[in-house]
Amino acid sequence: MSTLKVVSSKLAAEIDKELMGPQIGFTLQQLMELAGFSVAQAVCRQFPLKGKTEAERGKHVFVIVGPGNNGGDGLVCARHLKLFGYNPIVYYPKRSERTEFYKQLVHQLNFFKVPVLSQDEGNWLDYLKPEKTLCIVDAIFGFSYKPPMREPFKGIVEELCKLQDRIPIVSVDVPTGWDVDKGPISQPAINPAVLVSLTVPKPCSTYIREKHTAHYVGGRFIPRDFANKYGFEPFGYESTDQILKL
Ligand SMILES: NC(=O)C1=CN([C@@H]2O[C@H](COP(=O)(O)OP(=O)(O)OC[C@H]3O[C@@H](n4cnc5c(N)ncnc54)[C@H](O)[C@@H]3O)[C@@H](O)[C@H]2O)[C@H](O)CC1
Ligand SMILES: [K+]
Repeated sequence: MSTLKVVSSKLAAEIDKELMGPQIGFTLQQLMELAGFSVAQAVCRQFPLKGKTEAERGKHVFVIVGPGNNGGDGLVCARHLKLFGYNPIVYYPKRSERTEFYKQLVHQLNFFKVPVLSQDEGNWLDYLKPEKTLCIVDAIFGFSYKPPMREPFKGIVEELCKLQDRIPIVSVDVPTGWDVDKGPISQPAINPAVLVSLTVPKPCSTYIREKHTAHYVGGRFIPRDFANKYGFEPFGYESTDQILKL
């Protein structure tokens, strides 16, 4: 296990609550925009298009979106990827009715002509072929996931596990299905090629295989004294970067 500074799922939820509480007053939309933007930047850093053939440049980034805020990060990420010249496709099997905001994120994707597939589009696996898929963005569950996993996500994750040796997975904040604090405690488990921890890594990130998984931190939205209050130092982001490779 590495000596990386991490915060538990409980503390991560407290950090979020305080950032969006009356004293600080961030809105969820603001934080999610920065979170999704960071994930898109990590995809660009890890899978640059520069110098690639037209066929490579046309490959899909397949973004799988869950029902909560981790999924919201995925919706935002897809929009930024399109702006960055990628070819994202979103699979959104269980749409959140929690807030109007999620519908707006989908409208924005329509505006950008990013396809958004629903659960009844049974052909989602057709988009997952090594010759046409650059990577998969796993924005299914983040720090509020509580096992055991329910359908349709259980079946989806099983399919992803079968594909992950051939198509790299980029996990947003927490590899879906991992216990946020204890890591990959059930099998089959996602073994991401890239993990983008948001704000600060969660304990499960210490279970990634360092040689296999590139680890980035993103979500650059807290000042030093706030980080110190929660027991960690701010990350040394360079210049205007929204991500830092750890
Ligand atoms: N400050 C930040 O770093 C920010 C992080 N963000 C992202 O938000 C997620 C946490 O979001 P939250 O809505 O609290 O939870 P999740 O998305 O992880 O999941 C909740 C969602 O999942 C359902 N669910 C839970 N367990 C199961 C299960 N076993 N089977 C099926 N479904 C399950 C639950 O019902 C909810 O619908 C964090 O990780 C970041 O990615 C924000 O963008 C804000 C800033
Ligand atoms: K995830």
